[in-house]
Amino acid sequence: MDDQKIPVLEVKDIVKRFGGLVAVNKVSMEVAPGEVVGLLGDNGAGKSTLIKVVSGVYHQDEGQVIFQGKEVKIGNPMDAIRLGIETIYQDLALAENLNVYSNIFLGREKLKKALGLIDVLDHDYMYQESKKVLDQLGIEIPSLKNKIKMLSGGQRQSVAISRSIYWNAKLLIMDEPTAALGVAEQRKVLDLVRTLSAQGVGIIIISHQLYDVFQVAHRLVVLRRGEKVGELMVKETNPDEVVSLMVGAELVQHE
Ligand SMILES: Nc1ncnc2c1ncn2[C@@H]1O[C@H](COP(=O)(O)OP(=O)(O)OP(=O)(O)O)[C@@H](O)[C@H]1O
Repeated sequence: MDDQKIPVLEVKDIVKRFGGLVAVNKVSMEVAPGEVVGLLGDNGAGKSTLIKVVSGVYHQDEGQVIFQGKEVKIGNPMDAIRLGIETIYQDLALAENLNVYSNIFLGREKLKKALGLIDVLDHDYMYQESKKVLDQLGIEIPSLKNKIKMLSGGQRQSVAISRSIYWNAKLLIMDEPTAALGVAEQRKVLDLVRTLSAQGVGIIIISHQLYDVFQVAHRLVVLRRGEKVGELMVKETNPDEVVSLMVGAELVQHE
C-alpha cells in the first residue's frame, strides 16, 4: 500500500475518565502525513487529555491508538517518542543554560573516544547535525553556540521543533505554540508548521488563537465537554461556525 495513504495517526473511540468525570468520551480522529489538524474546544473540553493519551502521559480507558496503520500500546512518553510522536508543550523542555546544539542532542548526546580511551562529547558532530536540521527547516538562529536563554520565544520554539524533527518525528503535537509569542514570531512559527507539513510530518495543533489555526490547519476537530462535536475542512468553514460548535450555540442557518 502507498504509505502516503495510511494515516500517521488514528484514534478510535477513545474514552478517558478521571474518577467519575469523563474527560474524553468516544473520540475518534485521524491525521494524514503532511496534514495539519487543529484540535479545538473551550477550556475543559478534553483537548489536553486526548493528546496526553496519544503522547503516553495517560492511558485510555477504552479505544484504540493506531500509528502508521498498526495498533500501538503507548505505555509512557518514551514509547510515544520511540514511535515518532513528539509533543511540544508550552514550556518546551529546553535547558536554558545549554547552547542550541546541546539542546537538540539533550539526553541523546553523541560521544566520541578521546585518545582512543575516554568518552567525550562530540561537539563538532552535534553542531554540524544541528545545523543541517535547522537549514532543512529554514530556521535562522545567529549562532548554534548561543545559550537557549539568549534566544527569543520564537527561536526557542524553533529549536524544540528542530529537535523533534532531527529525532524523526512523524507526528508533531503542538500545544498552544504561539500563545507566548509576538506577532512576527507567531508568523515564523506558523511558517515552520507549513514547512513541516510540506515535508510530510503530520501535525496536531491545539490553540485558543483561532486565527492562527485557520492560517495553517487543513482540518479542524472540535471537542465540547469531552465529545467530538464537529469535524470540518478549514476551507469550508469560518471562525463563527467553529465558535458556535465550541460553545454549543445552535447554528442559525441550516442548509
Ligand atoms: N489529571 C486530572 N484529574 C482529574 N480531572 C482532570 C485531569 N486532567 C483533566 N481533568 C478534567 O478533564 C476535563 C478535560 O480537561 P482538559 O485539560 O483535557 O481540557 P482542555 O480542553 O485541554 O482544556 P484547556 O483548554 O483549559 O487546557 C476537565 O473537566 C478537567 O478538569
